[in-house]
Amino acid sequence: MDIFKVFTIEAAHRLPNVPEGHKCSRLHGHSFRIEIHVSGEPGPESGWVMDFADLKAAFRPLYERLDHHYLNEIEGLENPTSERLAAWIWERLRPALPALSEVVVHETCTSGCRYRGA
Ligand SMILES: Nc1nc2c(c(=O)[nH]1)N=C([C@H](O)[C@H](O)COP(=O)(O)OP(=O)(O)OP(=O)(O)O)CN2
Ligand SMILES: [Zn+2]
Repeated sequence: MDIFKVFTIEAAHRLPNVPEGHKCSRLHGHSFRIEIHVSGEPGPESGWVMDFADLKAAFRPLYERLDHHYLNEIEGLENPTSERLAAWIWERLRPALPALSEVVVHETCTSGCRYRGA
């Protein structure tokens, strides 16, 4: 079974490696919608895979590093595409959350990245 929690991160970025004149080379911001998914079987007594509150607590340190920040200034996010952000979150969250199964980054309402690890 797969459970998930959704977080919204307000952040600015620009893409430094796009061709000259590309709109995303300019500084702009998004309300990034981040889904953190965890897989497992519900416990026979608890009835849940894990407490959503524990999932929220595990993501909290990364949320604090990302929310209301300029992503390009964060180590490892110098080129903060949706793809890089999803992998960045995965690599840092997996040690604290071994059952992590998927990170989804919605950059806009219509664009994003789904990452299930390398
Ligand atoms: N593969 C990727 N392509 C693009 C990324 C990315 O992270 N990965 N990022 C951008 C920009 O940051 C941009 O903010 C989002 O692009 P886009 O979906 O084109 O934004 P729009 O809101 O203008 O999209 P429309 O649905 O066409 O209005 C660009 N590409
Ligand atoms: Zn953007």
